[in-house]
Amino acid sequence: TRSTRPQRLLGAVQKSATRGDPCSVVNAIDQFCRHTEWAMNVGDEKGCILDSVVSEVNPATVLELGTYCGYSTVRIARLLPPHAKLITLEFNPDFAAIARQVIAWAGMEEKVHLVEGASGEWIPKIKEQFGVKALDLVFLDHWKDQYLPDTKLIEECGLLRKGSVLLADNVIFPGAPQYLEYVRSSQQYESQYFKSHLEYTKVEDGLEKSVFLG
Ligand SMILES: O=c1[nH]cnc2c(O)c(F)c(-c3ccc(F)cc3)cc12
Ligand SMILES: [Mg+2]
Repeated sequence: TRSTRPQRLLGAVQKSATRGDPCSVVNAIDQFCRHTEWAMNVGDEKGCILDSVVSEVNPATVLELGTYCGYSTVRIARLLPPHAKLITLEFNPDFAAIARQVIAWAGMEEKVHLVEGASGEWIPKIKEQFGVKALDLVFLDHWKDQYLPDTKLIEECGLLRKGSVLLADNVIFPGAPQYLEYVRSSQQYESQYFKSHLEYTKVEDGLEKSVFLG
């Protein structure tokens, strides 16, 4: 039977990337998605903005909502100091199975906890399960309609501290209007839009960076 897109993406990584070299994994996926088959990774252009925010925050604890094939997981983990932790939540078991293999190929397993399940169920468990006091960075890249409810849940669970950063993908396309309205109008956030393009295309999209003011 026909392979799936995530399986073909993994094949490209295993064919073209060097085991243990996260940059080669990122480059192999970008090459594949730009020249062979589009896939919904944050991509190289928005990925550079993600890199700059990760480097600026220098987080000890990161939560990623939406793993997909692990592209941004590897992209973030490669920039983290040795004992930093990245918790990534993926609802789709087929995506999670591929992501584990991509993360392993990149040699990033030590820094990453991939959890299969719904963000709404798992966010309240993060403190106890992972001994997390606060999240330094949250990367929202799952389902646009979940951005706002999950942000409110993260707040309610006391997972944010003064200076915690939320970075949301796809705020223009496919678009997360209710989320944008919330973070841009709330007194508890200082928000900034980074204009870019939908991965591997000329369509406008961007990332919204929101600093929690406490
Ligand atoms: O569902 C998504 N979750 C997370 N990120 C996405 C993304 O970056 C996309 F480009 C897209 C996307 C899918 C199909 C299109 F035609 C355009 C964008 C979807 C998601
Ligand atoms: Mg996205």
